[in-house]
Amino acid sequence: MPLASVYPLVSTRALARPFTYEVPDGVGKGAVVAVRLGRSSTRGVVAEVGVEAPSGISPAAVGKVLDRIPPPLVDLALWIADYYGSTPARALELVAPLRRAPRGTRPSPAERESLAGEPEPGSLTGEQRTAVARITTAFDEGCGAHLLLVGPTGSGKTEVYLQACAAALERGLGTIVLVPEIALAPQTVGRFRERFGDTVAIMHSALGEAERRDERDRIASGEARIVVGARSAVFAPMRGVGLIVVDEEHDAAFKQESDPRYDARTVAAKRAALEGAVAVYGSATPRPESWARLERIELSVRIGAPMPRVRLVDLRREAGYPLSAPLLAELGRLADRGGKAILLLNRRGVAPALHCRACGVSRRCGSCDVALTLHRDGRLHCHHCGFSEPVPEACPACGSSQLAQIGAGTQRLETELERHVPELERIRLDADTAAEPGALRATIERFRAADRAVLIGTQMVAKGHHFAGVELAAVVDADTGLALPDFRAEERTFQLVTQLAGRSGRDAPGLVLVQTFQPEATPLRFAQRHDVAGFLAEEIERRAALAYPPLRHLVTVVASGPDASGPARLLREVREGLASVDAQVLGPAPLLRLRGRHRAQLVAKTSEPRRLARQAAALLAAAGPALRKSGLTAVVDVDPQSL
Ligand SMILES: Nc1ncnc2c1ncn2[C@@H]1O[C@H](COP(=O)(O)OP(=O)(O)OP(=O)(O)O)[C@@H](O)[C@H]1O
Ligand SMILES: [Zn+2]
Repeated sequence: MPLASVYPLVSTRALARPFTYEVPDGVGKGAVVAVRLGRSSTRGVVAEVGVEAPSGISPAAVGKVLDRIPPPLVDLALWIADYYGSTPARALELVAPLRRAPRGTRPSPAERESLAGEPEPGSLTGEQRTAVARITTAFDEGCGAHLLLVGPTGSGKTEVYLQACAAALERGLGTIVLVPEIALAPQTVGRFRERFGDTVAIMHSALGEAERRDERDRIASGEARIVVGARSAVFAPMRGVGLIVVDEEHDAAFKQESDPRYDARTVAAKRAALEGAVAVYGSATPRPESWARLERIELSVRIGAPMPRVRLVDLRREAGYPLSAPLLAELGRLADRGGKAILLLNRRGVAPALHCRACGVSRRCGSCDVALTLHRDGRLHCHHCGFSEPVPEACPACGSSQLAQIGAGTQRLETELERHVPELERIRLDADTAAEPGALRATIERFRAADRAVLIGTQMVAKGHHFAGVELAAVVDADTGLALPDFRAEERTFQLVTQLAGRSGRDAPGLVLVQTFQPEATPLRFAQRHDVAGFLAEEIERRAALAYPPLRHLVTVVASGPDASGPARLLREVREGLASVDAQVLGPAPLLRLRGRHRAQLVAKTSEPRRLARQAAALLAAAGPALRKSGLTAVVDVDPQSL
């Protein structure tokens, strides 16, 4: 029997290497097999067949073949383990998830309406034709491509994906479409289903066990040749992938925030390269990284309606926060003649902080270094750990009863709207109202059906949905985002305003109001002119001066522990161990305490992210036993989404 190198799927770092086993003829790379490892049995993934036996060892035989994944996914997983400083086993779990056997009666399979025959547009615009042609040329040359499709909301990007997908199908190639969150993309999913019917499979975390298995089987067997899903769909067991689309490529949801901390956009690029496929990244507001690195295809105009006018409301001159006079005037007009508005405020609750007027102290969470947020349930909540306490009658620090609410959250905004424009129905969309299953959909439906309403919410309201009849959109407070101590603060603010503008005026002349104390801020000035290229040029220059991406990669090491000094001490050692890598290493700097744990962070700016991450991971692995004894933990994050 041939010998194979097999990675056992066990989490112990000491066993993070391949072992040699005998495999039956016909078992190849990508087979998921039962193996014995020491005294236990586990699953393993075959990485290579036809290897030599290590000297002095007679390899055991593998057990049953449990599954077969496409061979390129094995290479993809091993690459992820290396690039993101994880282990082969953890990365292979992503591409070869455990298949649980069906138990007893199983729920009926996912309902798949057989819809076909969505009307295609009579003709593509010239720009759309050019875009589709560029993609199909890449199919026919068979050498892959990495393309950025840039165009304002409503410029027909989705139609380009659909046409490219059809062209892939004609050539016998499959397509993977990644969206930030399935729940926020029902319209995109619907359009793929309508155009392509049953050959579309959906993959996302809310699927039940049986549904997920059914969809995986349909993909693996080749019955489904199109997959639409959230970030993990980049690991779909599809063979012959010709096209990978990443829609709304600027969205932070493509990054996984637990080990392996992979970025589905980077993984999509790697998978496309491994399979000779074409990767298309689409957005109205692309990341500076994509703008600088990818070949661009541009759609310049919105189809059917001009972009809305964007007006900056200077809060230094206008009283009445959170509802300034200009905003109230516009809302009043809607109340009179009917219509819909979307108000964006990126803070939940009534007020972001409760502050004592006498001693100046604001109530903070006992285990996290953050102010507690006042909610309408009469309690103060920690948005990090979920702790809550009743609102105190008097300041616990000095006894004064003069407690003031600072700022406004979505709940307070709702109350103010009720007072000033009671004619408008108020519909709130944030993590509090979307918590229950189905609530998100119901909220969106309510707003769609209303004819005189305001949708109030956090950034969720700026994502993806197309609502008819939205004439007014407003950013209630553009300054909170700008003030974040994050190198992406400018990028995020520009994206938020521009994406929100895209929700307005799709079928009516639209207006966007942006309330701010800093109307001269770069992202706001460019967003006002819908100048994506101008903003990105300036932003890339600013980033380059500071050696941020796209000029360099970032790698962070975050340590946490039970006392204040431990994390920083550990990171100083890590920093010394990184001296040989070409990188600028900053820190350790203290971070906010979270859930009672003290934290600190190292930030490295480097052109060798992989080498640096590998070195940091090796240092931490070597220090493992000592760390466990002192209750310290540390994680390495390559290409983090924020600092
Ligand atoms: N060539 C065309 N002719 C007529 N209508 C079109 C054409 N292409 C797209 N449309 C229509 O224009 C609207 C906007 O197109 P689409 O949704 O594809 O834009 P988009 O850029 O993907 O928008 P978003 O960024 O919001 O996802 C849709 O209603 C679509 O059906
Ligand atoms: Zn807390």
